Amino acid sequence: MIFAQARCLTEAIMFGDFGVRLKIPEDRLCPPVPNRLNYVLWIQDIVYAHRDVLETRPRRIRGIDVGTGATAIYPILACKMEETWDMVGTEIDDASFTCALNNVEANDLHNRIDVRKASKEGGILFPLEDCDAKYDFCMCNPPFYASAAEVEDLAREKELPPNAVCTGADIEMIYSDGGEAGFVGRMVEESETFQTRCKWYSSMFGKMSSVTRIVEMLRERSITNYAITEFVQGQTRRWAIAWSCTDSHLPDSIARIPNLPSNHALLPLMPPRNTLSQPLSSTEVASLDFERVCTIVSDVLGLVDGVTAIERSESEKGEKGVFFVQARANTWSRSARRKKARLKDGVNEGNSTTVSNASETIEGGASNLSAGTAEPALTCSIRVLRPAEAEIAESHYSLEFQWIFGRDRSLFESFASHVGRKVGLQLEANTRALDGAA
Ligand SMILES: C[S@@+](CC[C@H](N)C(=O)[O-])C[C@H]1O[C@@H](n2cnc3c(N)ncnc32)[C@H](O)[C@@H]1O
Repeated sequence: MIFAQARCLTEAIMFGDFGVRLKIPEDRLCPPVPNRLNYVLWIQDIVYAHRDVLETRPRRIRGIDVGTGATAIYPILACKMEETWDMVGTEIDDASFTCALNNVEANDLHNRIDVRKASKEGGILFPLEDCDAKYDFCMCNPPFYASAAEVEDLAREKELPPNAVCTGADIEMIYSDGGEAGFVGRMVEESETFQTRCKWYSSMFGKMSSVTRIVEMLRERSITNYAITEFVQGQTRRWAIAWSCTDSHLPDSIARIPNLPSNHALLPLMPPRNTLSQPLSSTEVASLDFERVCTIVSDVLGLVDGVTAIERSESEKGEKGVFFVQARANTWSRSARRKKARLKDGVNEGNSTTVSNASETIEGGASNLSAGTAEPALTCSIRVLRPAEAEIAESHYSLEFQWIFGRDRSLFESFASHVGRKVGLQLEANTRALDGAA
């Protein structure tokens, strides 16, 4: 009875909220919509991170759902929510595969959702085997248990009946080679082969221990570009990890679970920060207005050799004080400046090296840069935060640096510290000048 009610509820929500006619077979998993929606919303955040500063032209987005199930709920939700998305859903179970195809066709989504049959012998990420494959993301709700015995053990451990209704068949729920951690572990291994054919690989998890295992696997492979989130619906808690072999980076608001207590088991697993806040010296709120601070930031950026900065005053949120910044190489560190001076001296003494090349041959891994032809070593955004917005120093302005693209984390960190320091000094000078005039 309760299973029938759960199916009716999912079918009703899908129809009422998304206009989707979903058929859920009695002997297959009945997906609770809010929890599935949470994951799609996180993927949306990942795909559109930095959209307001990057100003890229709209394009079609392609995703893969590994183990799409009888409902193909993830591809259907994603395509209903995003008109420019196309998805591949893979499924190994014959019955679920047929049912997924029917659900996709019944909702007239067969031109945008390609349901493909997986096999035991083949790879989990087999759609990426095509050399021309280029996907923006891959998502997965993996088979949870390692064995039928584990299903029974976990059911026995629960004092109360489970909150979520599970009608899953063994083939959907059990992966005998290590349960969800084993399944996603294979995805991690395969992603090492496919690298950037998919920009963001991801999976959901039902056990925190699996999150630990997968982060260990990523770190063992030096994949430090990853994100962890938590989905909470009532008493049900799930986690998800996304990882990338590209040099694109996500804001901490997407990549890290906020406000974890210091003794939380997940805290040591969080990825390195890509969002850095720099409080700006001891400037008092009242002394300078926001526009003036933005002008100072713009002026300071204009003085850094090899850096281009564009103010995105027309950003989506209509904010002022958001800068899109690209740096060809590290020209700001003391050693870089010393090196440049030495090269300049060489020029003055008749050495044939040109000064413009000098700024391009210094540290930052950009020795082969010739203006405008190579990718910048660093792409980031800078947002001027008003005193009330800043978390750290209540009565001060601060700058929020967001790493967007680049290989070298230390380059991003040293740039943030350099610009923060220079802007701070300029603000102090301006405040003193204003105080003197008063
Ligand atoms: C936990 S269910 C998730 C179903 C659906 N995505 C959802 O969230 O409701 C896992 C699904 O993965 C499928 N599966 C297991 N191994 C697979 C593989 N190697 N390739 C594709 N699908 C697989 C199972 O048949 C099952 O439908």
